[in-house]
Amino acid sequence: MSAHPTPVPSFSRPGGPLKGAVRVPGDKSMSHRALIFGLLAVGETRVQGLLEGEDVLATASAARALGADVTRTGEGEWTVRGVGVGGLTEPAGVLDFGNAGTGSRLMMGVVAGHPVTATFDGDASLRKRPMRRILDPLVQMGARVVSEAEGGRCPITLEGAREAVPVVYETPVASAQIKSAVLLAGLNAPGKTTVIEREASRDHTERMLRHFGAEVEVEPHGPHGRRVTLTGQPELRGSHIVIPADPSSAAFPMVAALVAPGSDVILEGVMMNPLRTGLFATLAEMGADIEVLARASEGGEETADLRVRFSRLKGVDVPAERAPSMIDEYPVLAVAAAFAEGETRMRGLSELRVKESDRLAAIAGGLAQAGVDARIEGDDLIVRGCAGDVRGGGVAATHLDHRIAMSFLVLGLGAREGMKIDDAAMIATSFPAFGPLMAGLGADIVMGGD
Ligand SMILES: O=C(O)C1=C[C@@H](OP(=O)(O)O)[C@@H](O)[C@H](O)C1
Ligand SMILES: C=C(OP(=O)(O)O)C(=O)O
Repeated sequence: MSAHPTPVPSFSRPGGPLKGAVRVPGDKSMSHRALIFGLLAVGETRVQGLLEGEDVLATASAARALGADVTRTGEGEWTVRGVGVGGLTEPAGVLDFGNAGTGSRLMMGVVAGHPVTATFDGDASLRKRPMRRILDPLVQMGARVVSEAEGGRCPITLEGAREAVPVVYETPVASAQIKSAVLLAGLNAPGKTTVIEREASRDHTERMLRHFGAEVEVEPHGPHGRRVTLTGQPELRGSHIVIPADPSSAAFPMVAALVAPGSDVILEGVMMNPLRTGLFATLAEMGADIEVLARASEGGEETADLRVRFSRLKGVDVPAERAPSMIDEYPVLAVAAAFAEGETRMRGLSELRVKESDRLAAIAGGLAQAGVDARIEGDDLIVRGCAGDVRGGGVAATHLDHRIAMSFLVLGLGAREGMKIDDAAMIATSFPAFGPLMAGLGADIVMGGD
């Protein structure tokens, strides 16, 4: 199991309006995938704008252990010399994915399709996360689970298929990680591998598969779902990938600007993939002043500069169908809801229980510390807004979860008594520059101060 850094208790407090223009780091989902497709391609892949967070660095190490030559050539600039589909090397040691669900689960798919054996492990948070959802389809495709911790958890030793078998697999929950693991295993299977999802999840794997030269068909399935079919054993060719700014990271300065009076902030080059922008739509319904300034296209994705100004928000009802397009944004949406007038009900959040922490419990616990009334009813989270007057003042327990940590630091920027968190160390998994970037906007956040 990977050791944890010493906890970094931290706090934030109101310090005037946030002002300025910033670009948050590259998208985490695309960064993992750029390295993984680089590993599976023949020739050189050049990546620009890679997120250099701990989660992605763990994927880079795993790609090296599986045979790729991975080099950092500049800030966010990396090259990967791949081994080609079918060409993986058996790793010498344990693949340590730290805190990263995406990296570990996608690499399980890669290993499952190749005749190699690998052990997957991570930190105390990753060791709690359910992996049966990934292992079940991979076993159907010919992989074998050599060993696992209780309940299908890491550490897991997975023996890949001698000859992977293509499948038609319907995912039990909307999950891009399950979909991607099956498609990645299907890359080295002869014939067509199909994944059916009842609710469409983020489609970066499908887009990048095409970009690297694979044949992928996407058809609608029911009112909200998709049927994705990959033709196996393509020759993936090394490629050039430009990674736009991560909308899930942009969410933090965005909500900070909405709740700190007088703020006026520009977020540059944010990826606007419609399967990722549920938060922006929800905040707009709440009355947020978010203006799309300039649209462009980067790395095959639409991007936009967004101007965000302090706003008086009102509570809304967020439908369950929207959850896949904003699944990582509920902690910070709950913070926005705490500042709104009236109640916000967020429906259908069972998946939040199996993220880096039980996010439903972590959000409710942190809000209670801040004097905000929040309750969980079944899979719904209901936050009673304080109409701009949040007390703050307590200590939010972050449970090794970067998004819980950043969300409560954002809350403190608009709360009367500010807010403390027990540990900011995990922020480095997805947004290492969070502290300096927020300080650059004028936020009063003290990392490592209690
Ligand atoms: O595929 C991805 O890059 C991700 C998918 C989502 O997880 P699920 O597939 O479990 O919904 C999301 O929560 C995670 O941060 C990134
Ligand atoms: C859920 C997340 O990531 P992962 O599943 O990759 O750990 C996240 O970043 O919020």
